[in-house]
Amino acid sequence: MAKGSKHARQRFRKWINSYPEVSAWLEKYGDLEQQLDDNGGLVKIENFLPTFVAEGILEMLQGIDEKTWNLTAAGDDYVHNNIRHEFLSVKQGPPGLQDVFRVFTLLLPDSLFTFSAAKYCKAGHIVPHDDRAYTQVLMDDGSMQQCSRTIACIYYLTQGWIEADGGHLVDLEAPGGPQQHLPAFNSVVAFRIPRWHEVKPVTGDRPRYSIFGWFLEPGKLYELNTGEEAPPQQHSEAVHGAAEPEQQQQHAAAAVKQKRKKQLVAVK
Ligand SMILES: O=C(O)CCC(=O)C(=O)O
Ligand SMILES: [Fe+2]
Repeated sequence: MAKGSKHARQRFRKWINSYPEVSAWLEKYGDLEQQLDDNGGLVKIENFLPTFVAEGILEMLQGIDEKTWNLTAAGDDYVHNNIRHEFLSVKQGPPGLQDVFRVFTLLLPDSLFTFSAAKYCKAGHIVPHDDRAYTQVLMDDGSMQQCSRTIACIYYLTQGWIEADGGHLVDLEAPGGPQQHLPAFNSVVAFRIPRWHEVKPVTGDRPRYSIFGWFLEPGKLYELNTGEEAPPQQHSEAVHGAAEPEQQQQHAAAAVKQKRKKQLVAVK
């Protein structure tokens, strides 16, 4: 795609807003739950979206101005869970970003979810953690529903990323020992929660962009970290307990399942 070309941008926006096109494309990945069951709880999908769409999403993230990116703030999961981290994220951003999130929700169409965009600059990272968290979801009828994260999903927008750029996702529960995943452009990693993992510091000068989030299920499906628990291997010193079952209020629009297909159909 010619960078910045208006035509290319329109084409990408049209694609992500076309329910028939998006769902036909995603069909080839089959049932995500099944894939997870068949692959030990973690799946990696290369070339997840058409290249022009990935490039369009990257361009959208690059266009988000500095003021809009939040250093994960009070009330955020990472603060509650006291996980050491350093990266920028955004849930609202430009209107098209919600359209992008909707594409990922089609991987598990009947699930609640919360998605954000992330930008890790040089040294950006997250120390070992297992993603367990409760989330208060505002339902369509105005009621609040307590949910647990069940599946994590990360989509990388890291053009030309090489080993020397750092920012690897390390799966600390891989069967043969910790496994490093290079955050390859236009690839997705999804895994069942809980699963210990970390993000190694970005070492290059280019930002590591991603879309990340979680599928949610109603109820408290597990206990939260007590602070006593350590990840596999030798990383225990890095984790401080998540302790209190504090609940965050997530952006309501990100978690309303009923509307999704209708929205996609409406804007196609
Ligand atoms: O970006 C990644 O590779 C993983 C991010 C992550 O673990 C998280 O946001 O909890
Ligand atoms: Fe995580």
